Amino acid sequence: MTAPTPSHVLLAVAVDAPFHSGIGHLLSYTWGEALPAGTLVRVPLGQKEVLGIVWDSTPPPLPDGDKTVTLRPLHSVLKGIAPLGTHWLRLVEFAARYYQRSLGEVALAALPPTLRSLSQEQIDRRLRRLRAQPAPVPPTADGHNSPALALMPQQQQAVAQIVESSEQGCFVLHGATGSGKTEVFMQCAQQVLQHDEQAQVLVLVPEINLTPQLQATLQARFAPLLGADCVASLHSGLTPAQRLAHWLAIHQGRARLVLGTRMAIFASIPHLRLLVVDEEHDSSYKQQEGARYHARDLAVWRGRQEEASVILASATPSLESWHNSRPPGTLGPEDAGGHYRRLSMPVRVGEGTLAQLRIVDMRQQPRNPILAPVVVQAIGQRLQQGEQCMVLINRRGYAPVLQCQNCGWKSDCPHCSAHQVLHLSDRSLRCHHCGFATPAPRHCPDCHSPDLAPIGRGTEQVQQAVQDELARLSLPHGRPPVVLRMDADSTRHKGALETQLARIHAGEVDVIVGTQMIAKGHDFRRIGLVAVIQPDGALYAADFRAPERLFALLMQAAGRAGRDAAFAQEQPSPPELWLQTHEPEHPLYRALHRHDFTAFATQQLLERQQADLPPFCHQALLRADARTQEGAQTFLQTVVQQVHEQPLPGAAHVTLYPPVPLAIQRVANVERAQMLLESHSRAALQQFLRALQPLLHASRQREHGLIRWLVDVDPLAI
Ligand SMILES: Nc1ncnc2c1ncn2[C@@H]1O[C@H](COP(=O)(O)OP(=O)(O)OP(=O)(O)O)[C@@H](O)[C@H]1O
Ligand SMILES: [Zn+2]
Repeated sequence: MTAPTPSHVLLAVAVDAPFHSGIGHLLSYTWGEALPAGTLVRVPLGQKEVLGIVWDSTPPPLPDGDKTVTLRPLHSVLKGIAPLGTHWLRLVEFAARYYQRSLGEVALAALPPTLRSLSQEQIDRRLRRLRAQPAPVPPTADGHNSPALALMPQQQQAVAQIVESSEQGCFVLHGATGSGKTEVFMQCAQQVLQHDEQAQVLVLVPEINLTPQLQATLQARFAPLLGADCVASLHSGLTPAQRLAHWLAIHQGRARLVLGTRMAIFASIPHLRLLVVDEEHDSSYKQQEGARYHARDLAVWRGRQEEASVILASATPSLESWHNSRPPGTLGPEDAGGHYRRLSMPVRVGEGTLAQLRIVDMRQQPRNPILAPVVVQAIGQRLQQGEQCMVLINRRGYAPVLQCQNCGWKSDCPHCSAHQVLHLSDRSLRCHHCGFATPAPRHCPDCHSPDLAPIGRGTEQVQQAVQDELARLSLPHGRPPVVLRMDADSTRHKGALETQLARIHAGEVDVIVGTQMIAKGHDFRRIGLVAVIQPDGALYAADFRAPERLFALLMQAAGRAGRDAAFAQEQPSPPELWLQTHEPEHPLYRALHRHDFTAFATQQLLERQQADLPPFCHQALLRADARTQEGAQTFLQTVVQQVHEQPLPGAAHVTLYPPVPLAIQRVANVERAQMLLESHSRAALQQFLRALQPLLHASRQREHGLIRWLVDVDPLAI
């Protein structure tokens, strides 16, 4: 090893490399001068030159033992981009440690991908372009001016508690659908931004399709106050160039409001003062590959670290957040309560009524129709009154499976333990797990019978049924009823979603048929009725979170109806949620009937406590993917064996359950198995998982047919 010459400074640099490469943490390089932590650099790595981040300006310990290591100098320092801040570095360290990934991997994934490949010249050009952006528009010049609304008393109280409270904290904003939660967090943001001219606010939304709407709302509210370029968004729908430009504007502090999906939690926001997680219960906040982080949980951590307040907004908060915001004494006289604060807004804006639940007992319906005749009739009546309707079915495609009526052949995906879904829009069979697509056959591939029948229902079929049922209706607007389908297929193309939303808002659409996508967060103004087809599946699901998700989905769906109180009051009947169910007496539906989230949550939490499930214990999954199911399970078994032989730190407090196949066992020819780890102590579980890493890396080499393993901390689906 060559010792650094006196003029050479030793630097620890993070580069993108996984754990098992052995270099996933920090690499040592030399340089002629000290560089502040957070500086972006290019470093040689093997034959390549890669992007890195100076993590530590104090020399790291030299890799000992390996005398052959020769320290290389950095290649260059990226100019024009300020070093990433200490808070950001700590956030990444925490996330990498907590979710059991390498530091470099998490850190580099948080940067815009194009930064890796751009030359200094190209970066300079981008920076110049950014500086040349239009100057802030003066308030009066902006046509889309939407000043703050006069708050209702419950909103006023919520804003006051969040903004004026002497201590920063985490607030669970529990407001009925349409109670004006958006207005609350916008006014909190406004106060924060106007009080401190550097302050920045982060707003997270669960899905990319909610960003355009909120972006327009934020823009209309804040551009007149803070300038035309005050809102920047970060999500996967941006082009690489846009993503870099937005990231830079945020990093430079020019963008005062950051709107994004889960990935935005890793944005470099130097003056972060407030974080909002809208629809905080939504499972899209959990990343499902790579570092499996939960953006809401990181938001809470980030808020605490940066002494910024955090608002978790939802009509149906996650049971974790509900539990964390419980009042003292909830779990008994000794219970000090949760460390979040709960704020309630039970009333809808304009005192509008929440949708009334109408149960259709499908056991009484002959021939199991797609839409029960009462529902068809109710929809027809709404349309005649000039209202819109929504039909929710949580499955896309025409039918989940195609079957031969002669020999029983089914459209199984050859690569997965799942069926290929029939899509009539392009007459294809498509696997929703691996994407494998084939033209839909006209004859059975096995027995050549032409008697192929779709089994079950999806959005395409429901759209067709609604269209057929309503075709003869004559409506006040004089044109035939328009039935729009909205799902991942219909919104695939860029701009399709915006067009569809605009058509709904303009009243060009009478019925919207769609998946959960249509239930979430949209501020539709003229919907009088929401019908839900086949909600029951979740009642029988093995996943203990299924009822929580179903309740949230149905509350959200119901919440799309009757949002304009004045309009709804003019209608002859109140807003309604129709449920076509085989379980009309189910307690979940009864709680829904009363709009009683609190009762539902209390009951669920009691059950979780008795069964010792989260949030009363902490979980992690260890998953193995292999060529064969046996290979995957053997790998996990070996891990268990080794843990028994050499007890790891924390092991005494961690329960290991036997390895089992995943619910969908095979995807894209990969067999998957998992093992659940559980502990009452988060710290013990963390300690154990960390100690497990080297063992997993070592086992990897020994097992045949193992493709990968991964750790999922606080998994959402088990
Ligand atoms: N104080 C107010 N005065 C008048 N209108 C308001 C007020 N606050 C909110 N609104 C309007 O009420 C509607 C519903 O508000 P918002 O979309 O914020 O509800 P929400 O609580 O986020 O609902 P959801 O959970 O269903 O998304 C919006 O159109 C909003 O502009
Ligand atoms: Zn498949």
